[in-house]
Amino acid sequence: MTLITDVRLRRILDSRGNPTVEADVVTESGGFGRAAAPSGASTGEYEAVERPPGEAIAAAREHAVPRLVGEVYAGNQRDVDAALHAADGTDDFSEIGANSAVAISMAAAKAGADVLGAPLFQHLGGTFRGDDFPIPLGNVVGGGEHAADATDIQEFLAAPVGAPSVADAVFANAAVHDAVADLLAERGVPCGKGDEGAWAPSIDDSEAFEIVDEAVSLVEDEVGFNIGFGLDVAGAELYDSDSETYEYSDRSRDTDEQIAYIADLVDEYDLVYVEDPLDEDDYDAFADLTDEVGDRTLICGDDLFVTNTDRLVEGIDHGAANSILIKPNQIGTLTDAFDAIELATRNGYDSVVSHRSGETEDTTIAHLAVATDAPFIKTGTVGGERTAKLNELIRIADDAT
Ligand SMILES: C=C(OP(=O)(O)O)C(=O)O
Ligand SMILES: [Mg+2]
Repeated sequence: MTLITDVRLRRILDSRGNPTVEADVVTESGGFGRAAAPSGASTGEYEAVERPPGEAIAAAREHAVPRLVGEVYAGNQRDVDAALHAADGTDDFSEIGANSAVAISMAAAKAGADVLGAPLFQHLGGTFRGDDFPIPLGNVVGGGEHAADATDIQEFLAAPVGAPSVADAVFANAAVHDAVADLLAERGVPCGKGDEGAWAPSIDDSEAFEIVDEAVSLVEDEVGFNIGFGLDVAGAELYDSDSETYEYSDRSRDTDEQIAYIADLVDEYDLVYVEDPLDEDDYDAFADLTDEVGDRTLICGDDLFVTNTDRLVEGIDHGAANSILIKPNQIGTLTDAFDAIELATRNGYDSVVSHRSGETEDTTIAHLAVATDAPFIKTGTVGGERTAKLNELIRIADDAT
């Protein structure tokens, strides 16, 4: 029933106005799935390779489509993804492009679910998946590679860890986003938004800490549950490998100073989550920081692990973190993303399923997070391509309970 009979690929727009790859997968019995690849701006050096969409589509049509159509069942995700790897023939999807691969992988999963008449999270997670829902981490102030002339730290995140439901958490993050706007206006700071819909004011990091801390407390008082504070430092973007220092607008920090700075921030702001506090090549520095504060906050590897099980194994050996960011397009298939989550869970690491800064209306990551019982999802706070995922989470929770 789920034998793939057609795969169509096209260029569509992403949220930055750039082209990206969309895939349609059709099965023998009329099952249909459609998915689109997201795209990063602060990409990790070790990510699978995203090719220009036109090239990725041409290469996938030549190499991948013939291995799928009439050959593979969309209901068997491991076979679909093995065919994509075989068609590509490299270890980083540099032939067909991770953008073509991930779009086809996710579209096939949706086609499989369609034939089975099951929601995607149920198809992917199976009947024995747990009944927890991920806590959404919401980017409320941002800079780095996502906005010009804004904060050095890439993302200041609201983390509504005490929310009684997904919907309460989603609305709390939106309320923090709103409160930040009011506080910025009170201070006379004009600002627009960055790529992910977070406010991108021209202020320094210390002012951003003050404002987000106050906004979180105000909303916490309103909603009556605990809202934590998190960061994506995107340390690899700040790191200068020649001087071996982290370059902030107002000063440089060497690696020891960076570790001390982050550890102080964890204590001062009760941070519940810190992503990529250090450079993507520095497992040892990650391990030192995790040793210092890993008992009271999540130290999450994004550019460090790039959803790659080999890099995660290395991190586990070093004690480098206690959490991993999961971005399917960093590795190219849902199977690889699942394997990374499974390995992480077995080793006591929390998984955070994540959007990219360049997104589409695709909602696959909401289903992936629920299917795998991931404790967190990071998918923005406001903006159509972000609310697509957040609203899907609310619908999934509504349907499943
Ligand atoms: C979502 C992120 O940004 P990008 O997609 O630009 O890598 C991130 O760094 O976590
Ligand atoms: Mg990141």
